[in-house]
Amino acid sequence: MKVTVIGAGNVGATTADVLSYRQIVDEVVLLDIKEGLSEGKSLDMLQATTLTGSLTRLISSTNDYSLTANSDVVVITSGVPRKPGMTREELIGVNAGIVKSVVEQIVKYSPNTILVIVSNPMDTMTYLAHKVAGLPPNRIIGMGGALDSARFVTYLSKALNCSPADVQGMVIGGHGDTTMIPLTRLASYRGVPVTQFLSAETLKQVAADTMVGGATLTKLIGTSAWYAPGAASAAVVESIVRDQKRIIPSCVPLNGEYGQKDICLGVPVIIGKNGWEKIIDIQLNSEEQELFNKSAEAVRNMNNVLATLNL
Ligand SMILES: NC(=O)C1=CN([C@@H]2O[C@H](COP(=O)(O)OP(=O)(O)OC[C@H]3O[C@@H](n4cnc5c(N)ncnc54)[C@H](O)[C@@H]3O)[C@@H](O)[C@H]2O)C=CC1
Ligand SMILES: O=C([O-])CC(=O)C(=O)O
Repeated sequence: MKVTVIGAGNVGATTADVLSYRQIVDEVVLLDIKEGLSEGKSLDMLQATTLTGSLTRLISSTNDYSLTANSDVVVITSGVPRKPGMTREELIGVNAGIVKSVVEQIVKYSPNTILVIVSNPMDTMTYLAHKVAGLPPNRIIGMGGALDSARFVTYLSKALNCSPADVQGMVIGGHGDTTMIPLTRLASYRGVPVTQFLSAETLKQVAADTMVGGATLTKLIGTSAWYAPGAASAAVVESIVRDQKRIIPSCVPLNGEYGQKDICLGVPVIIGKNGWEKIIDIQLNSEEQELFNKSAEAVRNMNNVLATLNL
C-alpha cells in the first residue's frame, strides 16, 4: 500500500512517522512545497528505521506530484496552523486555496485514491475537496472526530482515574472550539455508562475541556498540536489500508442523515478499504440534536465563505 502525505510540517511529518514506525503501509511519500523540508524529514525517519526495524519505504518530494502517482490514500495536511488566540475558522482565507490546488494535483496522478483531509477549518476543507476532486463521496474523509474523541477519552480517563484503554467515547459535529459535541451520554468505562461514575458537573467540565482541547495546546505550545493529530490521521489511514471497519467519527457528506444535507460534518462512520463505508445514524436526544443543528449552521456559514474567496 502506498500513502502520500501532503505537508511535511508538524502534523504531516508526524503522520508519516507513525505510518512508518508502525509499518502500517509499504511506502510513504512525503511532499511539501518548501524545498528540502520533506527530503530532510524523510531522511531523518529513514535513519530511525535502521533502529526501529521498520521496512516502510520513505520517499520525499518538493512539489513533484509524479512521485505520488497511484497512491492508495493521500493525507492532506498542507496549510497554515493557528496561533494562540485564533480560531481554526480564521485559517480559511489561506488554506482554501492551498487545499484546492493540492486536491487538483493529487487526483491527476491518483484518480482512484482516498483523501483524508486534515487542514483547517477541516469541515469546510472537506466540503471543498468534495466539490473539486471529482471522486466518489465515500473516498473523501475529513479527520477531526478521531482526534477529538481521543481527547475526550483522555479527559474522561483522567476524571475516572483509569486507563484510557478502558474508556470509549465519541465526539461528533464540527471540528471547532464551539461546534464539537462530546457525547457524554454514550461514553462508557468498559461498557458501563460513565454517568454511573462521574457527576453531571464533572462530565460538563470534561466536555468543555474536550471542546477547547486544540486551543489549550495551541496556547501552551505557541502553534497547534501534532502528536495526537498525527496519530489520529494514521489511525484513519490504518482502518482504510487494513480494512479494519473501525467506527471512527469523521467528517463526511450528509444526505439526510442527522437531519442535514449539503454539508460535511462529523458523524460516526465505518472506515474500511472503500473509504467511509457506512454512516451510523444513531438516535440523538433532543438536546444533542439541537447542538448538532447549531453546529451544522456554523459550518454551513463557513462553507458559504468559500464562494467569497477567489479560488
Ligand atoms: N483536522 C485536525 O484534527 C487537525 C488539523 N490541523 C491543521 O493541519 C494543518 C497543518 O498543521 P501543521 O502541520 O501544524 O502546520 P505546519 O506549518 O507545521 O505544516 C504545514 C506544512 O504545509 C506546507 N505547505 C503549505 N502550502 C503547501 C502546498 N501548497 N503544498 C504542499 N505543502 C504546503 C508548509 O510548507 C508546511 O511545511 C493546519 O491547517 C492545522 O490547523 C492540525 C491539527 C489537527
Ligand atoms: O487546534 C488546532 O488549530 C489544530 C487542531 O485542529 C487540533 O489540534 O484539534
